[in-house]
Amino acid sequence: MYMEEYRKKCVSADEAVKVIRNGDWVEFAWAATVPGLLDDALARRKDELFDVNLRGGVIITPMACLECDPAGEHFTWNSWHLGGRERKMVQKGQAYYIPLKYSELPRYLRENVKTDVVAIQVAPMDAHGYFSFGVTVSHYAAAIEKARAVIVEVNEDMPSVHGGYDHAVHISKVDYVVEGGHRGLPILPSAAASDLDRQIAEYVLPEITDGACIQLGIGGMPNALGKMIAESNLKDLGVHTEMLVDGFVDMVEAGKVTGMCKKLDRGRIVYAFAAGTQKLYDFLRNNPSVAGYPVDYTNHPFIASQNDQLISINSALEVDLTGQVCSESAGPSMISGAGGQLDFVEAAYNSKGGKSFICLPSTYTDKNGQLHSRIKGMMTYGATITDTRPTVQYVVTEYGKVNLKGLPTWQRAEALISIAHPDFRESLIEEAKQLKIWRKKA
Ligand SMILES: CC(=O)SCCNC(=O)CCNC(=O)[C@H](O)C(C)(C)COP(=O)(O)OP(=O)(O)OC[C@H]1O[C@@H](n2cnc3c(N)ncnc32)[C@H](O)[C@@H]1OP(=O)(O)O
Ligand SMILES: CCCC(=O)O
Repeated sequence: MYMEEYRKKCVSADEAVKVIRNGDWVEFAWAATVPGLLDDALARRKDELFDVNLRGGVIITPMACLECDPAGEHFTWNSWHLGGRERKMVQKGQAYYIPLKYSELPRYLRENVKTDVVAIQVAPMDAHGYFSFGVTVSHYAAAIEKARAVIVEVNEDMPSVHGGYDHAVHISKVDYVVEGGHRGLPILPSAAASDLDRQIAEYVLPEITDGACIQLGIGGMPNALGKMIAESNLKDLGVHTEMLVDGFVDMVEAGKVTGMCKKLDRGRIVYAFAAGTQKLYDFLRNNPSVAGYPVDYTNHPFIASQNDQLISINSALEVDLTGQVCSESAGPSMISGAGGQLDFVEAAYNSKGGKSFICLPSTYTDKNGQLHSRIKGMMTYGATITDTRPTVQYVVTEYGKVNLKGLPTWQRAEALISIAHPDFRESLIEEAKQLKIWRKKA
């Protein structure tokens, strides 16, 4: 029934990107869903375009339109969350980070920012005229609402996914369809878990009980924990997460995930976007036990916290002695982004029986081989605060875990120094004294 409309809208990638004009803002790509043909076609238009602002994030593959214009004379890349490539570009001044509380992204797009064109990769159209957003549900529906033009690049390999709402776009809202054929999906191997990651995860595992609902963040430590959960005796777990990774499939295959104790989306795994191996992408394809939702549903603390025993596990770069957490920058130099960390820190604490864990190795070795404590008297100058101190609950290193909720500054300092690397504890006590957060012993 919708095939005629589909056919009428089919154009080549070069034809489709002609709709992009000088001065436009284009919502373009997210994680595993870079529209490769549109990217190449846009790069070919470089010399005729100026001041085109592209937006996206968590990019895991090379992109022609970023590489063809390193000086940023034609295209400016603005990232909601830096993947490794974007981090290097931002550090060289070739791209910019957009501060983000991820649950709010759809609202930014609806109410706060300009979006002229949306150019995204989607799954093939179904019999009802819908293109599933596949592995990136996140914010694409919101971006489309305000755009002057919508281009979809169809990837035959993009899994069609089940969802709650806004997990697909109808042909009637699309201006141009570019048929991409079988383009595969980029593989994001699970970050390898180190021994340290496993030691940290050992402190978190006993805090998870049967029936808990799990969110895992990005990095080696959350992956280590996912593996441990898969190998544990836990049962009847639920999943309500932002990013779906292979670790969750391992838990499902090990029979740990039933979702039967979830208050929302009972029996279903809820996610906003996914990136991982082919095993993950195959798992998602037409799987009724999985629901892709926009990120203002997955991450909104009021919504996520309705699941009891919500357990949130995220990584950080440094923590100061009062409990402020930086997870996104090394001093002023951006590493990644805030993403959904604060959303889930808040959501887990607001959930009945929920707990939030900020996990980090106690030290960091710099490029000159020098060891630094990640627990600091004061944050490194210029560091970004991802989680303010009242929001933070458990902090975990390889030396233990402490719960900061409700503690005065001196108890926070005491607790955090107890899980700092032993070589730094004395100097941290001295700093705490200087900062007047070390209680004078009677
Ligand atoms: C996804 C969800 O479901 S919800 C929310 C999750 N989102 C978040 O938590 C957002 C913020 N968190 C993050 O971005 C990540 O978890 C991080 C960055 C904190 C940790 O991720 P990991 O992959 O474990 O970090 P890793 O230790 O590999 O460090 C990343 C980079 O930062 C660098 N780095 C780490 N610490 C420091 C430091 N103190 N100073 C300078 N650079 C540092 C590392 O060298 C590495 O650089 P490289 O990739 O060029 O080698
Ligand atoms: C924004 C995507 C990833 C994250 O939350 O860290």
